[in-house]
Amino acid sequence: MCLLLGASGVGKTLLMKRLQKMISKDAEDPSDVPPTQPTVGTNLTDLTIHRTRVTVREVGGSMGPIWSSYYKDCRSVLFVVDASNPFQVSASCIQLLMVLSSPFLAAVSVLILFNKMDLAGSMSLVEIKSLFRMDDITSCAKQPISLLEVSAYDGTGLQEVLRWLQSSKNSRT
Ligand SMILES: Nc1nc2c(ncn2[C@@H]2O[C@H](COP(=O)(O)OP(=O)(O)OP(=O)(O)O)[C@@H](O)[C@H]2O)c(=O)[nH]1
Ligand SMILES: [Mg+2]
Repeated sequence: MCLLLGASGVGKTLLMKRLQKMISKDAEDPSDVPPTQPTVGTNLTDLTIHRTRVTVREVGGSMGPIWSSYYKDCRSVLFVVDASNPFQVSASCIQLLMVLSSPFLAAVSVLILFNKMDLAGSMSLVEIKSLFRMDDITSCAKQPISLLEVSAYDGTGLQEVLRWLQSSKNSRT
């Protein structure tokens, strides 16, 4: 099980819809952006990526105070940040530190996604890394942490997300 976490509105549901479309046989028109609603509770998605089956559980951002009740049985974490919203950086940083410090998640692999890179005002990877003090976070964390710039809107970086999900850590054995 992979947990998909991040503040409300960062783009978790759109990301899952895009990934599902990418691995289905349907040809997709990238300009066709599926509508989303704020997730109340959690949202389970099964992805079969080249015969590797991965279940992703999105936990709505509004569920932040009880995210930890979903940490058990989790093998990996996708943590999404809205790169177009500098006002959310400190809240996201605190949430990320809480995730990384949980004993239940000490052995998981973590992929941090800087989403909404398609928006003109989005922060660059260098800016966000500096605001998050990402080098300090990655050097202190017990978990292996990877970073990616993505857009659930136009599909940038989503093939790499699929590759990461397909890695053996996430697959059902
Ligand atoms: N421009 C742009 N908009 C995006 C992107 N990803 C998501 N959005 C938009 O952001 C809004 C919120 O997206 P959701 O996927 O519902 O956000 P969420 O993280 O699931 O939010 P909660 O379920 O409340 O936790 C929607 O209007 C999306 O279309 C992106 O990469 N670029
Ligand atoms: Mg959602």
